[in-house]
Amino acid sequence: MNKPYQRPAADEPAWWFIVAGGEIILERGESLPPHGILNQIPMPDLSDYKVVYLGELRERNCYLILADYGDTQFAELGEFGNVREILLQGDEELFAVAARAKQFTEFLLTHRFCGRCGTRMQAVDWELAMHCHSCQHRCYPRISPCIIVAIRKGNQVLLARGKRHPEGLFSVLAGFVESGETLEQTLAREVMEEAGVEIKNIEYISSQSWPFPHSLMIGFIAEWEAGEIHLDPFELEEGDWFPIDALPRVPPQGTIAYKLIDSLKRKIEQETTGED
Ligand SMILES: NC(=O)C1=CN([C@@H]2O[C@H](COP(=O)(O)OP(=O)(O)OC[C@H]3O[C@@H](n4cnc5c(N)ncnc54)[C@H](O)[C@@H]3O)[C@@H](O)[C@H]2O)C=CC1
Ligand SMILES: [Mg+2]
Ligand SMILES: [Zn+2]
Repeated sequence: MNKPYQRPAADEPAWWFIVAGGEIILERGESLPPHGILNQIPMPDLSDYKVVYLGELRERNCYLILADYGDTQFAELGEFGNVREILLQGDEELFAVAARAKQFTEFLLTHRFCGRCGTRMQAVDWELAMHCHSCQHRCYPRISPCIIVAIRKGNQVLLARGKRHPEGLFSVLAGFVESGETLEQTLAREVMEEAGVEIKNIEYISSQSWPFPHSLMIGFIAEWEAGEIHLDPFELEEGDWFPIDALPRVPPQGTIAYKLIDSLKRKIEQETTGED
């Protein structure tokens, strides 16, 4: 594996991910090209910038440049956009690298001083970590595991609208894993806290990096077991059981919420038609 701060050779064809202020430079005006974000060779003079190795994408190395928002010499190369746009493009390979670029940036900007003794931390050169040479404390990029679950009751699915969701947009329940919990305990706790119901027959479906700022969504489907819906008024504006063939607006294709709801839909259709 390349060292984290290894720079590409001058003539090496590479993909450049430029992140500033939590946003990423996308090629001007293009819907995300299949060939990556920016592949200008040669790039502007990078000697003043921290360049971080991100890994490979379509046989090329990817590098992250930490820029300042609106940095003129980069602003000419493209325009700042949101990593969410890449997520919704459905290009999972590209999204994985962009999500890493955003989270590496978040990590390096938020771990400049030691959380234990306050000394300025230093990057180590063999892995992406920040080290305190005074008390030997070491930090790695933070990842917050988070369950997300589509719950069915017969042919209905439990959907709710969170405080941050616009009017009319409903999603499945989600919540951060708390220290000491297993995923099963988080599922039971979050669903009880947010909706007041008990679930059973939990089935893992898939996961998704959610770099806002550093969640890892772990996706499940489950069945209602007991209880009437009582929504947590601090978290949720509204919510109910919705017929799987008459859903309100839900998160778009490309999000794990969409994938979980779609998994339930297929399961119910299979049972209804009896076809596998
Ligand atoms: N991919 C998708 O379709 C969906 C993604 N999500 C994401 O899942 C995550 C969790 O969803 P919520 O219902 O908001 O979580 P939640 O139900 O655990 O409540 C959020 C609360 O958790 C606390 N919190 C914030 N960051 C935390 C962290 N890193 N670790 C522990 N606690 C933290 C804060 O008090 C925050 O108000 C969010 O990042 C959200 O964007 C939520 C729904 C759909
Ligand atoms: Mg929640
Ligand atoms: Zn320290």
